[in-house]
Amino acid sequence: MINLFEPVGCTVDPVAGSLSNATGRYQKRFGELDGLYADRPAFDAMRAEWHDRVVYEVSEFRPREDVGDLIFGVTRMSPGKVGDEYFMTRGHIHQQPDRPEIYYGRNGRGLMLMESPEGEVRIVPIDELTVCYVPPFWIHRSVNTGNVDLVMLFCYPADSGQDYEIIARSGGMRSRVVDDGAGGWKTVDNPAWQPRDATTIARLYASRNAGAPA
Ligand SMILES: O=P(O)(O)OC[C@H]1O[C@H](O)[C@H](O)[C@@H](O)[C@@H]1O
Ligand SMILES: [Fe+2]
Repeated sequence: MINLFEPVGCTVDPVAGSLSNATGRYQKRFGELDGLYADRPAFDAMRAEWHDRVVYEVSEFRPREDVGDLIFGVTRMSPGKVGDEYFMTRGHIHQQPDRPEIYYGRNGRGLMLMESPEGEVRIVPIDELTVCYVPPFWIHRSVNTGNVDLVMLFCYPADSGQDYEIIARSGGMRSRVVDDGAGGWKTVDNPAWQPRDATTIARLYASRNAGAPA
């Protein structure tokens, strides 16, 4: 017999960047983001003031992690820069890489930085009316390019999982999002970036529909 899950309504507070009835929350503090930004001296210089400050936080509703179910929630990210590089999330590819994701901007402005297994880069600017579709197989990271909190709703298949190592293994994402000196943003190449080899890429694509019933 199927055990039905109770329907639920959650309220998004776009100013606080929170979700009512959340089942889980986590926060990422500045001190935990060591190694994420290109400008190490700038990061170290900010440590004294920023170490315990929350750079971004997630409140989510996770009913279960069954195939076909959904996880959704709200991310709130403070405005700021390390050197000229805008605050961003760690970024990941889904553990089951063929799982997509939707983001809906609710406050502020920012962008979704995406990178394919082969290293193609795409950017979708996000404002408070933008829905961003992150297709299967794209590494994704959100960046706050504005001067207020960036708040986004997200939703993704419950069995997706997150693989953070894919970015670390390549020396970061291929592009970095920095201040253009005129109140906006631009991308610069990350000189430390290493392409993924053919075997790694093939393995990612081979996992297509890995969680689906045979
Ligand atoms: O997980 P991070 O890359 O640190 O990004 C923070 C969060 O961003 C989005 O909201 C994702 O949907 C979350 O699953 C993720 O946890
Ligand atoms: Fe994701």
